[in-house]
Amino acid sequence: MTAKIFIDGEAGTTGLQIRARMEARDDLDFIQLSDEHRKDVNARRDALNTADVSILCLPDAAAKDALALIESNDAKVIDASSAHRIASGWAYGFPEFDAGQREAIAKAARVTNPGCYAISSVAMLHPLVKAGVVPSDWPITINAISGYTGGGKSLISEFEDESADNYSTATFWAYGLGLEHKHVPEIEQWGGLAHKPLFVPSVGRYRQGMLVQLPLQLWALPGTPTEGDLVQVFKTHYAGEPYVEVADLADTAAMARLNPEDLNGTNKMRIHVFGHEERQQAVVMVLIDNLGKGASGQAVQNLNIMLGADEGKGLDTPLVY
Ligand SMILES: NC(=O)C1=CN([C@@H]2O[C@H](COP(=O)(O)OP(=O)(O)OC[C@H]3O[C@@H](n4cnc5c(N)ncnc54)[C@H](OP(=O)(O)O)[C@@H]3O)[C@@H](O)[C@H]2O)C=CC1
Ligand SMILES: CC(=O)N[C@@H](CCC(=O)OP(=O)(O)O)C(=O)O
Repeated sequence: MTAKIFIDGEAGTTGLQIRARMEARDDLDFIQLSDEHRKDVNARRDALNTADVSILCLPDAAAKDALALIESNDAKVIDASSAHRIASGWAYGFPEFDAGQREAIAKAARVTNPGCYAISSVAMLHPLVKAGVVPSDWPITINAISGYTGGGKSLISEFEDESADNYSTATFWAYGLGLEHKHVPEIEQWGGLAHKPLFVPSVGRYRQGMLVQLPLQLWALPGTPTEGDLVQVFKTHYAGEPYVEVADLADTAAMARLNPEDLNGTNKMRIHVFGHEERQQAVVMVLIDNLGKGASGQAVQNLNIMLGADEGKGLDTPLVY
């Protein structure tokens, strides 16, 4: 039996990539609205109430409006927006988060796809806090850089469309400078933190791929863990996970550079622990494609889990973009 899928916001950055990842599948039927009707409330209501699974690739307000159009609480929804990341009644769509998360996603009618910076931050923080290596009330700082597709169509036009009012020739900027980025509550909750982390993202003049960094003064942490201890915590936590790779310490130590574009087109995440042994300092770094494990790849993985399909369907060949 084929499942009926409706991607609300299919013409956007995340929606297009979700569709591209599922193009060749014969176990799915797509409900598609013409360009003329893709924002028509009645057409969307029909589609949202006919689909077996709706994937919302919309701005937050429009995602909330879409939910209000859905009549049954049992209708399956994956929301890629940040509207429900810490809402009760929603399963957090990060299957590798912990034991039991995959099952929670499989059973849920409502799944919130994580934010790209947030999934990377949570992937570092949750195992360390759970293992007691980092106390939950530790003062946490996270710095990150993203490609400009992370900001959707409007940021893409800012970097690419010379005729756009907001066209910019900048090569890089830091933002979220009021320390109020919308991912902070999501990182705090799913990272298991007792206090809000300091989070400063940045964006560069390249399309996609991100690096998220968690600096840790190991000498100040209880028990003075080593870089190797951190790697071991991650290796144990993510053992057997095909989409989360924990780099060996020796391989990481041999690296002079880390390129945020290395995993582009994939649904993969890679965790590195860089450090200075003598000074007892480390920086944990996560590398993902913001449109892959940070958005569309993760949405397809969640869809597969919700449908009981092979989890890797549409994910094991890198997307050519
Ligand atoms: N880009 C990324 O890396 C990530 C994005 N996300 C989240 O995913 C969601 C989508 O982001 P992204 O794809 O980047 O955004 P885009 O701006 O690229 O796409 C959003 C799409 O939604 C459409 N849309 C807006 N309002 C409505 C409406 N009322 N009814 C129907 N369609 C509507 C837009 O139409 P139009 O084409 O006319 O503008 C556009 O096609 C956002 O909530 C974002 O925060 C999450 C993780 C990462
Ligand atoms: C470069 C850039 O602008 N990135 C986006 C984050 C994109 C993302 O993670 O999506 P959600 O907004 O759905 O969480 C931002 O900082 O708002």
